[in-house]
Amino acid sequence: AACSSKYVLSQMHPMWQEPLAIPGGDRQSPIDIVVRKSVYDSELKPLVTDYDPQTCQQIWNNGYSFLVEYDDTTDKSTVKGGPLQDKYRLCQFHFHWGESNAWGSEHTVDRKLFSAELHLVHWNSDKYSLFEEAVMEENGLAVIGVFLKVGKRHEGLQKLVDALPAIRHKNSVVDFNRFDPACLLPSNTDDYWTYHGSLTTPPLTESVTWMVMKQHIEVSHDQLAVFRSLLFTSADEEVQKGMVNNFRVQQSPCGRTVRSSFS
Ligand SMILES: N/C(=N\S(N)(=O)=O)N1CCCC1
Ligand SMILES: [Zn+2]
Repeated sequence: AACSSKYVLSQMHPMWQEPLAIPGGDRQSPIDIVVRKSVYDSELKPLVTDYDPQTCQQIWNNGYSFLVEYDDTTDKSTVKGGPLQDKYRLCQFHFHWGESNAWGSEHTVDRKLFSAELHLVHWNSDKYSLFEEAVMEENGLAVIGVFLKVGKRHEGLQKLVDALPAIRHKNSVVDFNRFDPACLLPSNTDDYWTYHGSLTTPPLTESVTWMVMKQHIEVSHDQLAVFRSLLFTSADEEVQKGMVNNFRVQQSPCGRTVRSSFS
């Protein structure tokens, strides 16, 4: 199995080639969450998020997704509780989506694909002083994953959707202030699955405590269509490529147990 070797099969991926060797390589993300194999852990506490909309700084297209970046020089926007021993600082959030509503998420639940997936990326500010430091450490990062389903329009998301045409091309950036990412969380954040995994894009480091929300949020077809109007390519490139299917292929669980905060 891929777990025993230090090498993973090189899976072609439109955006980037899976590296042949990944440090460790036995706790990669994303994975399929097999509900009946997940283990209820009554010790898991509710997640405590405390986000300050004033720390929102900019939104930009990094050629793989679009990121909303937060000022992470102080502990103003944080997550703690849940499976976490420490306090983690929000540095950015971004999404993954498909070219069709039929797929697009990175994690799946009993193989069920969602149309998109939100990732709120935090780093351990109790133990480290910079994201770049934390990204290399076992307990360095905490990412909250939220599934998106196409349905009713998400009012809070619209402010973000309206900013996307200004960052159509790779490396474009615009100021973006006072956005409260809490509006993107489902009403119930007490029910989640958690497991130890990795970043799903390079550097793929195995430093992430994943907390995947059981409850999804709904966005409209039109809102998701604007995500798909973004481009992977910068303005000066001859061939423009639509930013779709920016998700990683699923990785082997390698014997990992996914815990649930609910029975
Ligand atoms: N892959 C990532 N996040 S993710 N998709 O694993 O949440 N990142 C790469 C550098 C900063 C965050
Ligand atoms: Zn992500």
